[in-house]
Amino acid sequence: MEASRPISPAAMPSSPVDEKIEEHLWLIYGGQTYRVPMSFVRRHPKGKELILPYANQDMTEAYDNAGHSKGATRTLRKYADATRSAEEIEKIYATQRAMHEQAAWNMCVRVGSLLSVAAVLGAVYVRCRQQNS
Ligand code: HEM
Repeated sequence: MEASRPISPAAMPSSPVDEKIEEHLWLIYGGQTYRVPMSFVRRHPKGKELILPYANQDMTEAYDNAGHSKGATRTLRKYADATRSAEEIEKIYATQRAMHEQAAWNMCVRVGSLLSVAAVLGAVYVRCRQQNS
């Protein structure tokens, strides 16, 4: 099991792509799609943090490695929902990831620009003070 997997952009509350994220998560297991209610995710015996990073992604390996019982897999099967294909879910995740990365990049550019302006203003200020003294 990957202990420190970062939280998926798909599971972030501000995610614009799937506004119903508060109600359920889409997960992929063995090539099939599962629509797991958030009410279950919050009650997951080892914490919702183990599931959230896999929102809109393939959790097969992590799920199998966690040593789930047959009962757990029966619970999972209850949530099987083929109204969306695995490819569709993966596409949503790729879009969310790209948007998330773009937002992070935009923030870096903004901070970089602000720092540049601050550096120029600082240099002008120092120059003026030198000329006045
Ligand atoms: C990648 C996602 C998931 C991870 C990493 C994960 C991890 C774990 C871990 C580590 C345990 C404790 C196992 C033990 O020592 O007994 C556990 C228990 C359990 N999990 Fe998950 N889980 C995930 C997703 C799910 C999902 C989607 C369901 C059902 C919809 C589920 C249902 C359960 C249940 C019922 C238990 C209680 C113990 C058992 O019956 O196996 N889990 N999970």
